[in-house]
Amino acid sequence: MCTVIAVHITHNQFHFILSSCFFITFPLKTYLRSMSPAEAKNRIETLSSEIKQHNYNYYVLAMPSISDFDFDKKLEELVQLEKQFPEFADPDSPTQQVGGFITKEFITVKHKWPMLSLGNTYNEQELLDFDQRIRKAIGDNFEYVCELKFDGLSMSLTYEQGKLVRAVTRGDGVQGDDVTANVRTINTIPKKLHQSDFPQHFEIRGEVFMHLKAFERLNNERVENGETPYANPRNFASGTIKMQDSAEVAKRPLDCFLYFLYTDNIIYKTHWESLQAVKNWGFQVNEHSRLCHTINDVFEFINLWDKKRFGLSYDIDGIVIKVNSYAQQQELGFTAKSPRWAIAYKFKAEQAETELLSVSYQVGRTGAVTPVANLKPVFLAGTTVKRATLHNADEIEKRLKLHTGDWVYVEKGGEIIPKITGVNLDKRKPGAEAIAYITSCPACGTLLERKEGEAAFYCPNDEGCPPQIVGKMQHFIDRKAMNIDGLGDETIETLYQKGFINHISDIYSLKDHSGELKLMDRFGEKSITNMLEGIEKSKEMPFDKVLFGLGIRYVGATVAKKLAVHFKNVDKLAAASFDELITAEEIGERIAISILDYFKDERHKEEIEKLKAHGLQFVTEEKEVSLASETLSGKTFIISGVFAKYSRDELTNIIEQNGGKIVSSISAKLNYLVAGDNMGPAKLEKATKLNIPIITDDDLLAMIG
Ligand SMILES: NC(=O)c1ccc[n+]([C@@H]2O[C@H](COP(=O)([O-])OP(=O)(O)OC[C@H]3O[C@@H](n4cnc5c(N)ncnc54)[C@H](O)[C@@H]3O)[C@@H](O)[C@H]2O)c1
Ligand SMILES: [Zn+2]
Repeated sequence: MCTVIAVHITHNQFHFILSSCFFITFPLKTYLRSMSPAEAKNRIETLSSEIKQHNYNYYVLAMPSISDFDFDKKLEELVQLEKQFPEFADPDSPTQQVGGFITKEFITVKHKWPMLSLGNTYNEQELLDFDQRIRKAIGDNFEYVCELKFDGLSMSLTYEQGKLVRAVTRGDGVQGDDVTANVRTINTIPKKLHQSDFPQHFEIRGEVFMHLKAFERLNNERVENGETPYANPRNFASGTIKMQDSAEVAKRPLDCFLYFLYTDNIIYKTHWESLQAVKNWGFQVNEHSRLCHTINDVFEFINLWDKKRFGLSYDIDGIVIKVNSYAQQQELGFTAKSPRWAIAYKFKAEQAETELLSVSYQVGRTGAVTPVANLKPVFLAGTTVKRATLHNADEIEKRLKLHTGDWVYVEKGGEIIPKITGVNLDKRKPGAEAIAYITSCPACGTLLERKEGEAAFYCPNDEGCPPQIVGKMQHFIDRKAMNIDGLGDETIETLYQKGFINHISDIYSLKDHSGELKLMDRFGEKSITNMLEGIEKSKEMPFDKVLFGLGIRYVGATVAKKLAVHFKNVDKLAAASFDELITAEEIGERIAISILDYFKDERHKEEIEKLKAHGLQFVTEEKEVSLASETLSGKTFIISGVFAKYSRDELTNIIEQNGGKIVSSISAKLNYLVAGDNMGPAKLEKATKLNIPIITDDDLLAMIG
């Protein structure tokens, strides 16, 4: 279990550390013994203020500057020091309080039962010590429940007469933020319970989180729209829950597993029993929890999930071990900060150490320039890693302070592309130079610009910079924009290289070159015909799709739709003042400025005139309900879960555009349940019982052809 595996690859002498449980307990104790009281007092003060700052970075800014492991090491050091020198322990110490905060933006609600943290450990010995402490207190006759430790944010839900009345964050443990409106958008949290054996008043607590696939899709959209991406799904989920606009929250699929039941009178004897009960009431309880009879069973569970966790559709950061019996829980009690009857065994993020070979830069369609670290290949969490994201200039110059030839630590978080968490300064080469972010575009040489308040640098040469030109055309033909059949990203790239297309409007002149196109390698006559047909057909796409396809910064698919409805045609939109723009629904200052900038550019206006001449739609059709087909006419659908390729809004659109109808609850009359990852168990059970066909998003697309 607690092994540190160093693998030596002889030809290049990498070594890297695989997996968990390497802690500092013993060296820490020796170090503490040798400390004078004055030194201890000093150290306690320094640690307390550092930890408070890290708590703020983590809980309020959602931007931690050190790893959880390093944070926990500091906290553990403080715990030990306060034990050894109780005369210096402050009642305000971060060891005595839950680390979170409440905010001013939401109504503050006091918790009926405090929302505590969990003691944690990264090693086997400390878990054995925990087991011994329990045995000493309550004897040998007890069980543990082992659960996955979901990496999200905890939430307390209050139900009265079976209705969800309040959802509150953990906050500082005593009081939290009332985020009910936002939590109501989470599909797997029941708003109303259907069965009758639940108490009239109860609280249920669990973890709100985001699935990895949804995280990647939404984060990619953020990058495309020029927004700062979130570092991991946990930050994305906690940033989302704290938003003021519930309509925006609804667009970001969150999910929730429940794991604690609180009632005024004890109705079940054990935690395990209550988990089974709340499942029947309609709550989503994680299927992987296990009842364990011995600490060895617990270790077996930990070992299993240390490996299997990479196959889950969401992040976990450890295993939570809870004493099962409520009576025994009561006997064991609490510390100021956490229950004595539970502990979290945390997995150390898999980390590897390798050499930085170079930093390269990618230019996206909006001109945003993203740096990427090229690494000496190293094996990490099942794959060979060669590259890591660096996000932006601040990451290179301020946070990591990267130098040429540095040895860096790489970690895999929620993203497929790993990130660099730190630099091994012991290995920095003498004379190594600090790496400076480039000042001009790697593709076209134009001087880069950074807008105030933004992290990314941009290449402003949008009409002359090859990756931007290609990226814009690829965006235009994308499924979510003009959805041009027979034309893909690679073809765009080739046609650009061969000089056929430079602007979106050139795509519509390709038909004049069909003879030349047919002579090109790789293009058969059939594929050229298909492509040209696809291009012609796209002229029927509605105005909002065209507008989205133009690729105006911050004008995503939803914003384009709102603009199309509000302004009705492109001329009105182009002539709109700042004040007129911000009166449109969901259009804020940032979007308004971006639209004004776009239409200020004469080249953009010329391009729009050319597209108009080709016959594209620049006016919103009054008859909003023109259907793409009648294929689904008379059929009813429910969409549930998380999908890799589409948001639920997009699937709703597809169904409605083809004559289908979305209904709100499952009944015997329902025709189809479109299910993604992690749909609510209650829905699944009901649909199965009623024999309702459960289909995937691909099945749905196949139905409409
Ligand atoms: N890197 C930093 O700067 C920094 C700063 C502050 C905190 N942190 C990290 O956050 C941790 C402290 O956060 P915390 O107080 O939320 O503790 P925690 O995350 O270690 O454990 C408690 C939390 O686990 C969650 N949880 C997930 N699955 C659960 C389950 N099945 N049963 C019960 N609870 C479950 C709950 O939200 C609960 O509040 C630290 O251990 C540290 O790793 C890091
Ligand atoms: Zn450029």
